[in-house]
Amino acid sequence: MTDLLLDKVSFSYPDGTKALEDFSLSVRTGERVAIVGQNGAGKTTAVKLMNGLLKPTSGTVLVGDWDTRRYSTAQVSKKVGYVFQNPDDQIFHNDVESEVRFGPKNMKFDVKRVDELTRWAMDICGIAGFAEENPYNLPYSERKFVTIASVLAMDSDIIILDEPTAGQDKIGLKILGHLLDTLEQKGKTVITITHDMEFVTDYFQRIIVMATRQLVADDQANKIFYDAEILEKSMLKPPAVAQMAKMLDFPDGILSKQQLINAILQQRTGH
Ligand SMILES: Nc1ncnc2c1ncn2[C@@H]1O[C@H](COP(=O)(O)OP(=O)(O)OP(=O)(O)O)[C@@H](O)[C@H]1O
Repeated sequence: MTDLLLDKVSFSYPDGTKALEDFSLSVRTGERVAIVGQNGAGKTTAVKLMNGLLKPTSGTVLVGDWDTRRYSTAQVSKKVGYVFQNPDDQIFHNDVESEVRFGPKNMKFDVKRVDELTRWAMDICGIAGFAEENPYNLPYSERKFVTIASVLAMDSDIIILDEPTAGQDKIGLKILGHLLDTLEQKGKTVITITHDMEFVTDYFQRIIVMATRQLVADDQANKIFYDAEILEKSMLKPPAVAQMAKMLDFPDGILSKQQLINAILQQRTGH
């Protein structure tokens, strides 16, 4: 069980850029959370603080009962796996299987567990067919799945995905959705940064909205995408279904196509 807590955290980069101000967030074990917000809002900085890549300038980050300031990045990253935004920052082996195998091997798991985790992670990410391929011969979307598999194979309690939806087609998004459901069944905590609001409404209940270094909202999608103040502050564009429901003057909260169809049918039949 590893809960996550950021308590009044501020962070400035060495060049003086303030990236996070008085940011607090608590995530319970097994939760699935999306972080959204405009470019430069501080999302990546927040998640790098969660896995110990960055240490707070002020405030506290707790991973379970570990204060990240007292532990090395290598130690924290065993509990909090982080998939980088850009896969090319993470890949350094010449074939996919070695890349995925490296993490669990480095964790000193026994050979059987390394084999099982490597196979499982490649299967669930849809890359088992490319095991011997050089990752750099694969397209961006599949390289991203190689990095996701590399982190999943380490079996950490908390998994952070930084923009996994970028460059993904419908099949890639389906694989990601299935992966989120499987991780939830395994009791893993998953925190996902994404700019894809349809993906957010399809797969997440709890949404963290960030803007200009701060938390703007921490609520359910059906509240956030109908709250004019939150949308204005964060410059978020609601998913198409919510925009349409708003234009048609339907009650707030509609997010899925089926809910929209039901509302249209109800209006036409009068009940
Ligand atoms: N290494 C760095 N040195 C200095 N400033 C940085 C560094 N990395 C990020 N920043 C700045 O910190 C602020 C927050 O950046 P961050 O990457 O956390 O935002 P983000 O919400 O993840 O944005 P995006 O959606 O574009 O990835 C921005 O002003 C950014 O320019």
